[in-house]
Amino acid sequence: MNPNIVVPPEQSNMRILVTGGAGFIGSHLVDKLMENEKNEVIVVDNYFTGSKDNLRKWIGHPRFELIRHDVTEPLLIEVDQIYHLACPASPIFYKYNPVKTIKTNVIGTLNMLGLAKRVGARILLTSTSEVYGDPLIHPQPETYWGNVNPIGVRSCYDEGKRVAETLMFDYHRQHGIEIRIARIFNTYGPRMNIDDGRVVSNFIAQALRGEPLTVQKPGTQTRSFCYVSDMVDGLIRLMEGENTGPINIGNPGEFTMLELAETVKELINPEVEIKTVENTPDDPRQRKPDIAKAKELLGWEPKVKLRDGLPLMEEDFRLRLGVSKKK
Ligand SMILES: NC(=O)c1ccc[n+]([C@@H]2O[C@H](COP(=O)([O-])OP(=O)(O)OC[C@H]3O[C@@H](n4cnc5c(N)ncnc54)[C@H](O)[C@@H]3O)[C@@H](O)[C@H]2O)c1
Ligand SMILES: O=c1ccn([C@@H]2O[C@H](COP(=O)(O)OP(=O)(O)O[C@H]3OC[C@@H](O)[C@H](O)[C@H]3O)[C@@H](O)[C@H]2O)c(=O)[nH]1
Repeated sequence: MNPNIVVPPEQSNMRILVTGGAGFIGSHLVDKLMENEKNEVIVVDNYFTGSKDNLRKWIGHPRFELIRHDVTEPLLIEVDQIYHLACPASPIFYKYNPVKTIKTNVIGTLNMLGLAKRVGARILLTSTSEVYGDPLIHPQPETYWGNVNPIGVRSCYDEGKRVAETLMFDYHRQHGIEIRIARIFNTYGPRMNIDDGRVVSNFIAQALRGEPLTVQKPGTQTRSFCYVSDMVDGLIRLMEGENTGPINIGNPGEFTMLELAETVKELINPEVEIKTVENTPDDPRQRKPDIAKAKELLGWEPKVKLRDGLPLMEEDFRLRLGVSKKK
């Protein structure tokens, strides 16, 4: 840019890096950020679980850039904000290559913090409710230290995210980096991978394909489900606010897996069977966010109820699976 041209601050663009932006939550976040004409958005992604298809409407846009990059390798790019979402979220995928998952969480977050330090960027980490492990305190407040197995099959993710949070706070205390930490609870919505193995995507795909809904034992375990548009709103409020977090972002509406299956059956395919199948080790028995901090510090709370969010996801899956609605 010509050094003689002074761009008034109110016109200067905000350069925003979204790692993992080709993924489920990331691509919805990009959609929202791009609505603001002052934002330039750069996505880096290795397409392990994400897809360029999720961003096709932005490719070629003058304020958007997509770079194939694995965050376990250093990255140098001039940005003002970093939304660090790069990490496989589905348990099936994060267990597929556990060493890579923990590298992504530890080395990937180290690389992004190094970048934030170098360019003076504010950085937000999408941590997870899994940092609470199999919680003994219910619902989970941010002050709860958790109950996590350090050597289990989920530890690459659960402990990986805990170390990522540790690194965020160490860079904050040692180098004064501006950090934001979101503890995201189960999130669902359009663009979830149809076969990524997560419960909401599984049940909807099974209902549409006429296959039995696979409730993993005991079926009484609970989760709380946040619709993706509420999640994106919460992440942006956290980034734009003045609080480091960690802050729980999730919907306190808690359901057993059996209740979820019955709801999907009722709303999408009343003929479909429900069957109980084996579960995997260390599956948390209960999970529900205490969102008092999000309400108080971000002025945020979820708006979309599960019974309103599921039909929106059904519509997306029908389109992608080519299954029309029965008259
Ligand atoms: N969806 C949820 O319920 C949920 C809950 C808690 C936390 N989170 C967190 O939110 C973030 C986004 O989750 P999501 O549901 O969109 O998952 P996702 O798997 O759809 O998205 C993750 C994205 O990161 C990319 N990625 C993975 N490893 C990478 C690497 N080493 N380098 C570059 N890119 C990489 C993937 O290709 C994908 O595009 C993740 O950090 C996840 O841990 C999600
Ligand atoms: O087909 C299925 C899949 C899953 N389940 C059950 O549904 C519950 C939720 O399982 P999911 O795989 O959807 O997700 P999890 O709750 O294990 O992890 C999820 O929340 C925490 C995030 O960090 C993870 O990224 C997200 O995937 C588990 O109890 C699981 O056993 C079923 O009953 N049937």
